Amino acid sequence: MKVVTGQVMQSIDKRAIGEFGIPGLALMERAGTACADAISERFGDGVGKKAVIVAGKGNNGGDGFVISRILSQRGWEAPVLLLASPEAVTGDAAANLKRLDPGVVTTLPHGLSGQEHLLKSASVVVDALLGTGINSEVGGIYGEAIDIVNACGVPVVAVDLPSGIDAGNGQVLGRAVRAELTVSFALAKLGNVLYPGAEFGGRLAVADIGMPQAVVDEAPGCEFVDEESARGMIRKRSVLAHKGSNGHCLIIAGSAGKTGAAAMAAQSALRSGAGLVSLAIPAALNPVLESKTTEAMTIAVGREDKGYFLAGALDELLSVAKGKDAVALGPGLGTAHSTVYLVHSLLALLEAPLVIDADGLNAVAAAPELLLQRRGRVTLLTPHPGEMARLSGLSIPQVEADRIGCARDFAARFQVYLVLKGARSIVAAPDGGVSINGSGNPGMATGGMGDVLTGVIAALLGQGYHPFAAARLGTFLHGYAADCLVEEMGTRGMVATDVQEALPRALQRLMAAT
Ligand SMILES: NC(=O)C1=CN([C@@H]2O[C@H](COP(=O)(O)OP(=O)(O)OC[C@H]3O[C@@H](n4cnc5c(N)ncnc54)[C@H](O)[C@@H]3O)[C@@H](O)[C@H]2O)[C@H](O)CC1
Ligand SMILES: [K+]
Repeated sequence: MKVVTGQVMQSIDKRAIGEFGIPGLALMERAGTACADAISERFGDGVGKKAVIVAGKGNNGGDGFVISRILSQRGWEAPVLLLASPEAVTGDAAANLKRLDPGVVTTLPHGLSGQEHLLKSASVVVDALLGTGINSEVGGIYGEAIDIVNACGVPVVAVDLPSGIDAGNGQVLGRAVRAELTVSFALAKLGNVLYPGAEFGGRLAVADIGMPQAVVDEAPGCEFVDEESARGMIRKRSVLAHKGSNGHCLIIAGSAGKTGAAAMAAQSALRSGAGLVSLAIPAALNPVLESKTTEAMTIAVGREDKGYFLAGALDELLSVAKGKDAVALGPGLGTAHSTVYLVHSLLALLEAPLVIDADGLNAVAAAPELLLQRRGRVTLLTPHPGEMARLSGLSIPQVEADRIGCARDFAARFQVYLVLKGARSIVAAPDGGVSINGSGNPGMATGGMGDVLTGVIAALLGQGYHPFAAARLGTFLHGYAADCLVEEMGTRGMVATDVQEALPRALQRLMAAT
């Protein structure tokens, strides 16, 4: 599913009207009709049904007037509370206001206060205050109206976006309406899918309002990876597949106290379809990992008296990396100086597609310019916001305030693929392509989940997936496996090995879903 900013949506609107001659009124009619249909479907039609429409002076309010007219035709009582004087309403919205029976509209230029009883008596409140035209923090009578709507205790359906959400980034501009359902038009906006906006909006429906396909296709936007798009990325396996054709991954991981990270990355690669997995670990940890893993082959590297990798392990690691289809570097490596030095050397010399995570990223953060030495070879980083902050020199709040921009800039500057983890992980490609991941849940906020993701992505790279597909499908599958688990165990107490073991079933379910 494609997702755009509010500004891009407004330029789509302009092109549809200006170049394709579609009247704005027709678009507004379809938008309002789509909302009315969604309301009818959710709440049913008929006598005794009441929708209170809280409308602003812009076109979002205009959609609200259409909703009132259509629901009235279906037997609803559909009063409009207009938070502006009628003279302030212009254009298509004014034309639709005129089509309403004057008795339906209450003009409230001084605010919604005093209307609480009417809201409480409704089956549904329709939020048509602000949409993509929001341009500042919400205060004054609109702010007060949002508080009153949120306090009324009645289900809310938001028109296009919950009022108060920035269409471009999902941030709350002061305060925002909490809706059960949002009906967005033509394309979803970033504010509909990025948190916190996605949570404020509830369930999302995107209505076709007849925008010309060419205009929609040509508009710049991001991809939102949902079940359908993830399924489209899965490649068929040949019936002739054998372990050699499904990719041999090398995982370079582990230090004393962090053997679990190494084991999970290796096992998750196997659970994601890798043909073979070799796990290179500091020699002292070999007995532990020999018993922790079964299918993965451990390679004890370096001296047996150290529980971490030394810089001197370089040649041995390069020799085991020869011929591997993908390498993962980082889970549980630790931050010893000698290990950091080793990571820096490996960056320049490893040939295979390389996934870097965790302590591997912390080592890269000390000298990110070394990434440029990988010239032309595939590099894929999977930072969480803290690691992204260290890599980019920004603070965590700066990263969180512009997750897309941050991921996109770093990927382009250092010519890497990058997964910025968190609720709605962002996947960025070196050519500027950006995807937003649609799977995952708060149960994943626990140690080791990143090690699992590293294994999944390494396995997909090893199977020959394009790096952008490996990052997008791997991130989706990881979150999707956790989503499948939520149904049986909830979000508290789910651990990384649960997700690791759920991967094959999740892939199976994804392929079967229609
Ligand atoms: N995208 C489509 O295909 C269609 C969208 N439609 C609807 O139109 C709105 C966008 O309408 P627009 O008039 O541009 O903006 P808004 O209605 O969101 O509001 C703008 C209005 O509000 C003022 N304003 C902005 N910020 C604030 C604030 N913080 N506090 C108070 N007032 C504010 C601003 O000055 C404007 O006057 C889109 O979301 C859809 O719902 C069409 O129906 C056609 C199809
Ligand atoms: K709205």
